Amino acid sequence: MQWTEVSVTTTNEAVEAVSNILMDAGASGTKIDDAADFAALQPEFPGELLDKRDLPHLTHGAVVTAYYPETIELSTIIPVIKQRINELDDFGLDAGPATVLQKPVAEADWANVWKKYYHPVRVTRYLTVVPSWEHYQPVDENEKTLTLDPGMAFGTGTHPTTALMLQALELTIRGGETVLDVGTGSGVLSIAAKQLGAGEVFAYDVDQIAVDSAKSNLDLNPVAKDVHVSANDLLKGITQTADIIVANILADIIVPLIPQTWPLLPKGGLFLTSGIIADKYPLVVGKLREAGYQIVETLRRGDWYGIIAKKPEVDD
Ligand SMILES: C[S@@+](CC[C@H](N)C(=O)[O-])C[C@H]1O[C@@H](n2cnc3c(N)ncnc32)[C@H](O)[C@@H]1O
Repeated sequence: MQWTEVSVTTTNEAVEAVSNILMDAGASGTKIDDAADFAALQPEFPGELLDKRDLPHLTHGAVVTAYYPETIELSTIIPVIKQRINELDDFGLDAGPATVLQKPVAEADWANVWKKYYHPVRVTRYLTVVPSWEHYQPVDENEKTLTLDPGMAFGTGTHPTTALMLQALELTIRGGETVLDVGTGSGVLSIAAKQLGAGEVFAYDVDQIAVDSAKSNLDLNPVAKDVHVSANDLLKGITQTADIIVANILADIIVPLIPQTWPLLPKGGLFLTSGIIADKYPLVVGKLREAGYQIVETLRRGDWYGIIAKKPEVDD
């Protein structure tokens, strides 16, 4: 099939809005090249699934590129895209030059080219994330692999917030535990839990795309049987109890999640959580203590924090 690439030159602050406009116009996918992202991507911890040294990158500004199949009539879509980008100014968003360029492109050029930048990475002591198209042999008997398609939902394993929870699971799973994975995204933490010896795992995400993506990724990992994925808003209405609850979601979402976790854990049960940027760490610790949790361990990668909290073995 013939495709058309539409590129919008814009600013860091407007990339998400521009990307949404291009997707609303029927794009099959978008790619964001942002000088600010590249600057922020300097390695802070060992191992990156994405080999940044290989990446072509912008030195300033941002370009959002969208791909349209030939079935989309671009002569009618482009004026709408331009108008909606101009309107961003009304919402206080500076979209920059907002130049819109288009050129034909062959499918193979965009659908697969990004794959060459992803490689297997040992993210924690025992866990290695392997892109689904790579053949990889563990280098030692303790190494466990998580096969993922990183093109889908959040959670390739190498983002600091995910890596913190992989580390926390590695520290806490002994074997046979029932685990709830809240905000499963790509399913990476559920797969890791199974690889580390968990028993049944229940994974939830509010986003149906993430639910579908987690299911596809679980299918790539034969070890991940007994993982039940469903759409759910946090743990609302969930009665399934667990030994361990894991959630990598932003701090403001963790706060309402904390009271939902408490009745589902036995005494001694663990709540592992990350997605907590440094400024929000005191808020989350405060709310955990208020709920009755003990802070067993705090993990950190760069500006991101992860917490291992425990429901006390004995009542105060
Ligand atoms: C940062 S990603 C984490 C993905 C994966 N667990 C990881 O550690 O890489 C957060 C996930 O939480 C999901 N999420 C956000 N709000 C939620 C909610 N209220 N209920 C359930 N899932 C939610 C998002 O859709 C997203 O997939």
